[in-house]
This record gives sequence, C-alpha cells and structure tokens, in this order.
Amino acid sequence: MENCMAEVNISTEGKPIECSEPLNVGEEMSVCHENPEQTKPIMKMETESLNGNAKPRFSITSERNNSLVDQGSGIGLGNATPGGPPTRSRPSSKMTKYVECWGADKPFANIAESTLAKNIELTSMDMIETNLLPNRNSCLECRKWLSGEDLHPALLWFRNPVQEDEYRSQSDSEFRYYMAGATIVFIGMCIMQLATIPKGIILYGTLGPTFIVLLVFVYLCWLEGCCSSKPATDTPLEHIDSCVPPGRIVADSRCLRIAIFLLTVTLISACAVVTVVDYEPLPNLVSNATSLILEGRNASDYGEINDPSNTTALMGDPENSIIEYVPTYLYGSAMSLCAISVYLRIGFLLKLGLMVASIISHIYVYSYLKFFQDYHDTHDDKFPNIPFEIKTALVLTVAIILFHILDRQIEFTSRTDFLWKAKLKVEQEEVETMRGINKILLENILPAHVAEKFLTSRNTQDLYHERYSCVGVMFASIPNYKEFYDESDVNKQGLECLRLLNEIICEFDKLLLKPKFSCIEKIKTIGSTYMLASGLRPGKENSGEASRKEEYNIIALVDFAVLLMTNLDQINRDSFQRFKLRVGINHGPVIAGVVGAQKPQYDIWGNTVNVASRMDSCGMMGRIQVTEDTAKILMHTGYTCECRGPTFVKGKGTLTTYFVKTQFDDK
Ligand SMILES: Nc1ncnc2c1ncn2[C@@H]1O[C@H](COP(=O)(O)OP(=O)(O)OP(=O)(O)O)[C@@H](O)[C@H]1O
Repeated sequence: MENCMAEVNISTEGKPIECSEPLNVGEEMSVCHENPEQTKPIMKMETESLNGNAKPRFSITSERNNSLVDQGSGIGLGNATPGGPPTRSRPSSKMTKYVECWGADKPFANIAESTLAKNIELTSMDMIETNLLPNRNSCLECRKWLSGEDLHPALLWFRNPVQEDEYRSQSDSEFRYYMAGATIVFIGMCIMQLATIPKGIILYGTLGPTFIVLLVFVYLCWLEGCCSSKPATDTPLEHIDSCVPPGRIVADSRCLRIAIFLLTVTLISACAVVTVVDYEPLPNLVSNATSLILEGRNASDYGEINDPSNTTALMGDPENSIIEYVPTYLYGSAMSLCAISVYLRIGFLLKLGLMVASIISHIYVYSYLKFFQDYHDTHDDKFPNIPFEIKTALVLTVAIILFHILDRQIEFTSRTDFLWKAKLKVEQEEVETMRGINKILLENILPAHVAEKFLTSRNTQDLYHERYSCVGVMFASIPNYKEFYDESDVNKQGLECLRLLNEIICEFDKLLLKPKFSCIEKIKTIGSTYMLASGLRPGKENSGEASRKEEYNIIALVDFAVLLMTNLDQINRDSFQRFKLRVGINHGPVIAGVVGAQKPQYDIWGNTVNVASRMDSCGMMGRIQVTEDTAKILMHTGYTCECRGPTFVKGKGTLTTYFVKTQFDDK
C-alpha cells in the first residue's frame, strides 16, 4: 500500500481548481458501473457550496476505495503517529501480515482471497525451524515430546483417535519381509528339529504342511506384478475391475495382515512342541490317542520309550536318552517367540499377548512330560526344589521381556516416524504455500519471467538486466486530471480525487488481464500517467518471426490505448467528468532491469523510452501520437495514421510525428 501510494505524485501547482461540470448545490449523484459486479453505487458525488462554486465531493462506497480510507491524514501514505512522523509497519516474515495488509480488489488481493491464506495463518518460519532443525531435537527430547503430548506412555497409542486410525490403516509394504523373516525362523527350527529329534510321521506331518503354508504366504506377499498393466482408461469402473496384485492387497489390508500373522505364528508355535506326543503320552488325556499314533512307528527309534523297564536305563545313560531332546523344545519355544517378534509392524501388545499365550501353552505341554522333569533332575542341581515348569517359564519370560522391549522400541520409532512424516507433510505444504505467496507477491511487483528468475536464481546480488532490440513503449496520461485535483477540505485534502484516479488506474489494470494483451507489461504509473511496454519477453525476439512480433507488439499497444480511451469514456459518463487520454507510443531498443534492494522496481530505460514519453508530453488530448518508424509499421498493418508534420520534441529536435486514427479523434 505504501509503495503504491508513494508513487502517486500529484501536483496542484497551487492553482484553484474549477469544477469541470457545474453542479447544483446539494445535488447528489449515484454512479453505477455497467457490469453486474459494479451495479452497486461505487461513487456518490455530492456538491457543496464553496465560494459560490459547486465543487465535487466524492464519497466512494466500493470496497476498493475503502483502501484509501482510514490510513491517517496522509491519504494512506503510512500510519501517521499523532504529532510525529508517519511510522511504517514493515511486513513481518509471517505471511498473515501480508494478507492482512491488503483487502479485496487491491494489489495482492489475490492472496487474501485464496484459500491458501487460511493455512498461512498457521504458518511461521519459527515452527518449521523448531521442528525441522535436527540438532535441536535429540532423540530424548523427541521421546519426551511424544510421550507427553501425542502418545499414551504405556500403550503408545496416539492420544488423537483420528491419528491412531490413520496410523493403523497405513499400508505396510514391509509385511512381505516380516513374512519371509518368520519363514526363515521356521526353517531354522525345522533344521534344528530334524537334526536332533527322531524323524517320524508327526514331525514331517506338521513341519511339511506348515512350511508349504508359509511358502504360499511368502509367495503371495511378494507377488506384486501378477496383473498385466492395463492401459489407463477414462472409465472409473474399468479401474475398479482391474486386478490388484495379492502383495498389494495384503500390504493394504490390516485385517488380512493380522490374520496371516496369527495363523503363521500359531502354526510355528504348534510345530515347536507338537512332536512331544511322540515320546511320552500326556497323562490320561491323550494316552490312548498317543498309543494309537505310536503304532507303526519305527521300533528302533521309539520302542524303548514305551518299555517302562528301559526308562531307568535311559536315565542312567543320558547320552542316548530322550531327555537330551529337551533343549531342542526349549529352543523351539524361544524361536517361536522370535517368529512372533519379526512382524515388526504388528502391534506390540498383540505380540506380547501371543508370546505369553504361546509360552503358557508350551509350558503346560511340558509340564505333562516326564522326561522334562527328568532333564531338570539330571541337569539342574542348583535349585532342585524349584519346579522345572517355573524355571522354564522364567527363562522364557526373560526372552519375552527382551522381545517385548525390542517390539516396544520398534513401535515407538514407527509411531514417531509416522508423526514426523505427518508434521513434515504439513510443513512442506506450508512451505509450498509460502513459496506460492512469494511468487504471487513477486509477480505483482515484477513481470512473471523476472519474478521466476528471482525465485529460482540463488544469485540475486547481481544487477538484473535484459537487453531488447525492439520493444513498444507507451505513455498514456490524463492531462486534465491536474485540473480536477483539488486539495480542499471538501475533497478531504485531495483524497476523493485520488480515489477517482485509483478507480481509473484499477480499471486500466483490469484490461491487462485480457489474453490479447498478454504481451503488454505495466511498468508503472507516474502521477496520472500510465506507462506500459510490450514485447518484454526474453528469448522470444530473436526468433525468425521477429518482425511479426514487432508488429504485434505495436498493434497490441495501439489497441490497448483505444481500449483505455473507451474505458475512460465510460468512467467519464459514470463520474460526470471530462477526462481525456493523451497517448504517446514509440518502439525500439530498450534496456530493462530491476533496481533497488528493499523495494526493487522493474523499469525500462533508453532513448526509445524518452521519445515515447515525449510523444505523450507533446501530443494532443484524445489522440495517440507515434514516431515515424512506429507509424510506418502501423500503416503497413492497415492502421491509418495522419502525419502531424515536423514537431519539436524537447531534447530530440524536430521529429516527424503521426497521429493514429481512432474513433475518438472527432470527439
Ligand atoms: N523509465 C522511465 N520512467 C518514466 N519516465 C521516463 C523513463 N525514462 C524516461 N522517462 C521520461 O522521458 C522523458 C524524456 O527523458 P529525457 O532523458 O530525454 O529528458 P530529461 O531532460 O531527463 O527530461 P525532462 O526534460 O522532462 O526533465 C523524461 O520526462 C523522463 O521522465
């Protein structure tokens, strides 16, 4: 706002300004625009008696004009402090400030209106720095932060149920690795059992099918590309019908993953102990069943087990005794715990429950086996009074605790990771938002290609400049605005006049949005003069169509000048004024660049610009004056130009100039 206003330099030259349209005292006019958006009165012009003359007083009710209200007595040039110099509030790093600075229909209004603006309120570089700077967040701090605010300290669940749901419903592409890990543990257990305990139908009958089941699951989980990739179609239904590989289905479905996990660990856990039925039937419960199973077994392996007379002998000869198989079962139990633990992304509480259930069932089975007691009696002489079940349970409980600590740590890390990713995503979005806003802001100040350059280039220290061999330059001024401008009390020291100028310039700016005029760049306003250039596109002018571009640039400027005149005519009708546009156009080489550091400004320089300015300043109201070269191009493209003859141009001598024929010539 400050920038915009500071550029407006209106000189009244101390002359009393006459009202351009005599009005009756007390008369009030409501002025409406033609388009629907502007059908509400945007200006109310009242007259008051002042020294016998009716003077215009505008009270503008449009939002745009509110931008000029309440900015202190200095007509919006800053926040005036009573009794002191005006203080300027610089925009802070937070984009909210930028947004708040500008209301609707004003420069940067597109930012305030964008939905992004809402996000910006949440954004601050501070937050990003605090959360993302690695050296400021040690693991311990992170733990404290999480357990305190985001995670339940015992359950490690997110306090926010939505977050918890999101975490649980995450896809787990690593599941196939866990599946493979569990299978490897199972293979280890198989090798151990096959190497140590006697092979029999039960051993093969349990390990074999379990192995096949595990392999099938591993295969399915790793199967990612079974479906032929169909070409993308426009019909959504065809997408739905297209086959999804089983690996993806498993990775995406939490229920399926848990079901596979439960099934596989149950099978592995069962395989760890199921062969004990080969050796010693459980009392009463399965004695008959076991004796049936034992029928037909290899007598050389098991005959001695059923022979009570052999038991004492076996105990006396531990080398060949079945009690030596006990460690295999104990290791098998531990390995089944390991198989549970390898499923890293399954909830640690579920895994803990399964481990406990698995060990309780194992110990329950072991407690019915006499040779486990015998093993205890022969190998453990330190605490003979403690039952072997308790001792076995203690050893396996230690394993459970170790696995549980590991699982807990892994889950904590996984949840922390999830939180960080979520926060990072938000922050990345915010950074993107801020980058977008910077772009919008820069594009409001600079031409798009220059803004792009400043946004992408790291080296902004060098003077930015561009050389063009042929650019059209236009100065369009409203010479009689000076006569209209009045700093009397009636006009609030010129504020009301300034509002009308603002209205005119905003209308002119709107015309630039038309695609036809995309080659035109507004350079600035100098008082009531509107300065433009066409053809400021780096890299485009050296193409083979350079001469056509030159013509196009000049034609665009002339058409734009005619449109400005048409628009000003409409404003005149609405505001009962008689403003006239005086336009000067020239073309030729210019140098463009950005000058200034705090308030950088894009501008163009060169003789072409000076002459264009002179074409305006020595031109005529309501006419477009061009140089001879520009006129030739215009006439070549079908425009009618009227030779003004030799015209004295300050600093350039006498030049032959032309007026472009327009429908406003006779008005
Ligand atoms: N980049 C620019 N922006 C605005 N006006 C410009 C620019 N370049 C030149 N002019 C205007 O062109 C006119 C001609 O400039 P020139 O350098 O020929 O003469 P000058 O002696 O500097 O101008 P003057 O006699 O009006 O003070 C000047 O009025 C100047 O303000």
